[in-house]
Amino acid sequence: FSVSGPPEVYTVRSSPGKGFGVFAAVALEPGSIIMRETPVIKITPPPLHEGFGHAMREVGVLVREVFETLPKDSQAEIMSLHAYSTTTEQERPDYDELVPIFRCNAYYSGNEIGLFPKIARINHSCRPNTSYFWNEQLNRRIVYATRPIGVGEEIFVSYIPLLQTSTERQKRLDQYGFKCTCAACAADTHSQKSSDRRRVEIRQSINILEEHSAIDVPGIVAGKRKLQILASESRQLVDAVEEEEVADYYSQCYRLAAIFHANIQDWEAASMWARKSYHLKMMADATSPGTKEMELLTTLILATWEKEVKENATSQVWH
Ligand SMILES: C[S@@+](CC[C@H](N)C(=O)[O-])C[C@H]1O[C@@H](n2cnc3c(N)ncnc32)[C@H](O)[C@@H]1O
Repeated sequence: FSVSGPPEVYTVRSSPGKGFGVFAAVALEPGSIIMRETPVIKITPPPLHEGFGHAMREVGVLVREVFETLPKDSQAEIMSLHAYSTTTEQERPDYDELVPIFRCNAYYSGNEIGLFPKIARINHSCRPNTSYFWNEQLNRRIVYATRPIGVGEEIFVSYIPLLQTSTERQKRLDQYGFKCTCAACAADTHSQKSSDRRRVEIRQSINILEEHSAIDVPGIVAGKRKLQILASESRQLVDAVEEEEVADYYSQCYRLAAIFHANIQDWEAASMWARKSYHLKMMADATSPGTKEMELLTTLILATWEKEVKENATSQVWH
């Protein structure tokens, strides 16, 4: 099989109300790698149809083509995966069970869609305890812990983008055929509303800060005041993503906090956020353009900070 991570890190067993699930076999710290898996099937998806996603029939043809080339044990492992389909689908003359299996279990992997039979046993949560990366160079999907996970605790990942309200998320999850009962979805109305509001605010704040992230330090006072506001907004954003535990967005938000603290020349904070973002990007793919950019940014922040400290020290000697 394709998994090369230590197998004793997790076990697969039944999870009440959810079919099979993946559970921690050892205590896991944030950043611990749980699975690294190469896709057993990978396809380049047909074009998206506005509002309808990919044409499943076209996807089915591509998936079947690869499936037929696989050894029998791989085929059996794929066919044992969970499938959800409607009775209308099942009644079609050209119904192929591989289609719902692929739809319920595959993940976007760069520009392609891949099926990872081990990772496919991980259930969904809108407040997951893991996140993942697609590493193009290694041709692997990597799942890692984003908070401490105790022995026997179930491992959850998110199947969908998390910066949506619970109603929007449930709509996206309908294709998997289950109602989400995670802590964010099953909370009392008040907590659910505040979580919904926070996720929408995080989404808006990321958009605003990304738009401004190209701004250089301007010499004018009004600009400086604006940069102070943006830096403070970036701190609030980091607090909000950490509080909401939407770890898929940590790296992006740490990067934004690094940029906006560099813009106000708060080098200590800027270098801390830069290193955090760089660490997460390194874990995913040491050679990706995003990692290289973050490495450059971190180096630049540290060099500027050092230069400023030296200049201050020199000016103290002279005066
Ligand atoms: C990728 S598979 C996950 C592994 C699956 N439980 C199994 O037995 O192979 C996705 C399917 O698992 C189930 N599932 C995943 N997350 C769930 C959750 N939070 N609550 C209930 N069912 C869930 C749904 O049936 C979904 O279609």
